[in-house]
Amino acid sequence: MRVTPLPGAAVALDPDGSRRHALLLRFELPAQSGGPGWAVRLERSALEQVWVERGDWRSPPQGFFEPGEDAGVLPSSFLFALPAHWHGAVELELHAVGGGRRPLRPQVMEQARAMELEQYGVAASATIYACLFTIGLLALALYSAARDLLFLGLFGLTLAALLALSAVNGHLYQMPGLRLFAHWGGQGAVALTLLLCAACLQMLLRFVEMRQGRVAWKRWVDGMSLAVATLAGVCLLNLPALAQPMLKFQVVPYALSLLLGVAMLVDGGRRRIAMAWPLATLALFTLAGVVLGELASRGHVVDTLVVRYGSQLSVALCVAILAVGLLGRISEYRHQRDRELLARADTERRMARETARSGLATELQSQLRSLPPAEMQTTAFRLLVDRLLPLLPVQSCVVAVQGYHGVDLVLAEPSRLLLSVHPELARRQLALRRLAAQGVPQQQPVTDPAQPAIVAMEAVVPMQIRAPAWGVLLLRRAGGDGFSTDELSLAGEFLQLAVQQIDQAVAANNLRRSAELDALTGSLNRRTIDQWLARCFGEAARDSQPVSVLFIDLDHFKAVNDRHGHAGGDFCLRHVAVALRGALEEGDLFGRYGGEEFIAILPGRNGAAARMAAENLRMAVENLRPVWNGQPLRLTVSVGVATRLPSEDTPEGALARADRALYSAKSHGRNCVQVAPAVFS
Ligand SMILES: Nc1nc2c(ncn2[C@@H]2O[C@H](COP(=O)(O)OP(=O)(O)OP(=O)(O)O)[C@@H](O)[C@H]2O)c(=O)[nH]1
Repeated sequence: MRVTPLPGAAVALDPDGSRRHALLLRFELPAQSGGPGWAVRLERSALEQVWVERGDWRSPPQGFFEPGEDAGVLPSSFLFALPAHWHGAVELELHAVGGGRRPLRPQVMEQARAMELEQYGVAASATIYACLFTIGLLALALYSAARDLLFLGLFGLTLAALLALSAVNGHLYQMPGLRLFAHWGGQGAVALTLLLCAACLQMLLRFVEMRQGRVAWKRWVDGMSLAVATLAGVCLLNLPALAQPMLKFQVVPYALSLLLGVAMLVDGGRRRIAMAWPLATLALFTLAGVVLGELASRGHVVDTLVVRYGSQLSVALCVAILAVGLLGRISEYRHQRDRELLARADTERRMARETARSGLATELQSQLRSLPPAEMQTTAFRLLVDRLLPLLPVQSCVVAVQGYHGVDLVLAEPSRLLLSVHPELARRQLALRRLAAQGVPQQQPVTDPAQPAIVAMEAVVPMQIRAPAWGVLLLRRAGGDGFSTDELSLAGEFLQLAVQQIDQAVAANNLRRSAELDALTGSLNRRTIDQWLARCFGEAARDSQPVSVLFIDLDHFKAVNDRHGHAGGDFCLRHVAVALRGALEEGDLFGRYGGEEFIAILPGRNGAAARMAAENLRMAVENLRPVWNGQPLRLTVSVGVATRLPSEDTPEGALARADRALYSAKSHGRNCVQVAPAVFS
């Protein structure tokens, strides 16, 4: 059957929307009624009201901005079902109020076909809206997860796209709450579309800026966005005088925005921004849709349904691809976060390392200072192991040192390994010595003859000490992974610190000792003896204990000097000092008081015991037969003894009495002992 729209049926309506139009439609229905139902279909455009009538019969009116309840969900056309009994030639008046850009192209078709077309429209609209809605939700979720304003921008873009497209399709006014947009009529839809253009431009700008910082297009894009947004604001003023030019020229800002967007994306694509090329292609499709829509409005025959939904679909796809492109941000965030986490872990590791290092340095300084040299190394290396192992987890750790400041030492952690370590070290001594001499940390696999695989990795960290002394730190870790360079340098650093502190402590100890000792005889010097005297007398007074002082003076020493020279005299002084020190008991103190005079302090011994000790000293010298220049020498000493009185807590009195006792011994013929009475008369 042929349906012929009569000439004049395609009419462009006045865009100001104030005029009412009446058109006469003539068409031929089948001669017999009772067949399929027929309907007049009119593509949905911004008409205030439209209806058809014939004689007494009049269809319910429909409107773009106030869709009636029978308009259905997401309608794509104005549909007027014709009465079933109509047949043959029909003349029908089409009445329309309001404006629109496109000419009206009423069609008469079977109701089933009209419904089919309607369903296509519903499906297309629903797909586009669902796509945008999903992307909007995704953008919100991404924003709440990443707190990146770009995702909030994407949400704003999807919202703008939803509003603009649903306004253009006339679905916006079906929704409660959004009906107020009807107040702006056709200009409202134009304003929303312009805002969508501005949002798109800004979003695309952020998208291409993502990798390359500020782009050359920024000034243009910002200018265009501002102009388009201003135009949208003007539309919202709803000035009747602007309605016609707005509707007529709206294509210009759309096309310019799209062209700018395409240019920006082509530039982005050349700079290898992901998704820029697909986006540019889709933007071109949308541009083509705008151009075809414009052609349709100028009366050219175009499949408006395909153009409308095609361009809307490409807008939705643009937003979707933009979202995919922006998802790249998430991986960038992850990388950035990973980098930050790594940097933080590195800083924390460095801080822990620095704290342990300075803790070790402080502990070494404070502990080694007060230790005798023999204990210094054990303490220092024990501290080193205690501080190092929390930072450097290992299966076992051994410190082996030979000849370092005259000390041989082996330390093991866990200490139960010590027994097995000793024979192993003896077996590997040569190899370890060679590794230590190379001065660089090395690691080597440890194998077990019973197993084919590597049992552990052993790091050998040498000590920087002077040959022939040598020392190594042996670290063993289960498995074949071994130690990182960082770990080896940490171990080397700690080891170096311990060695440095031991060297310093030993040097300080030597210095201290040399300040305390007499250079010629190696006995305590006068200054040190004075300090010990004060301390011993103070302690003895506090504990009510006896303490005796012995002055020992070489007899006729001037004659020795005269006969054998000063060097011979010094030789004798050294030998006498050794003999006297050897004749004293442990706990006694011995020093050179000056010239050829020595002193002994005997804590805990009173007059009788002190006399006996003095006799021992005298005999020790008497029995001494030093040989100088081939001549055996005979030396004797006189000794004066004095014991602390119960009332005394300082040594002055006892020293004076001992001195007088010595004088007495000299005057009694020398080579004898004199004990001071409590009070000399
Ligand atoms: N070689 C040497 N002689 C010293 C040293 N200090 C002191 N003398 C000497 O010791 C001698 C002490 O002589 P005197 O005080 O007269 O006493 P003496 O000859 O030992 O006689 P008596 O003490 O009365 O038995 C002096 O000749 C000093 O030069 C020293 O460090 N080395």
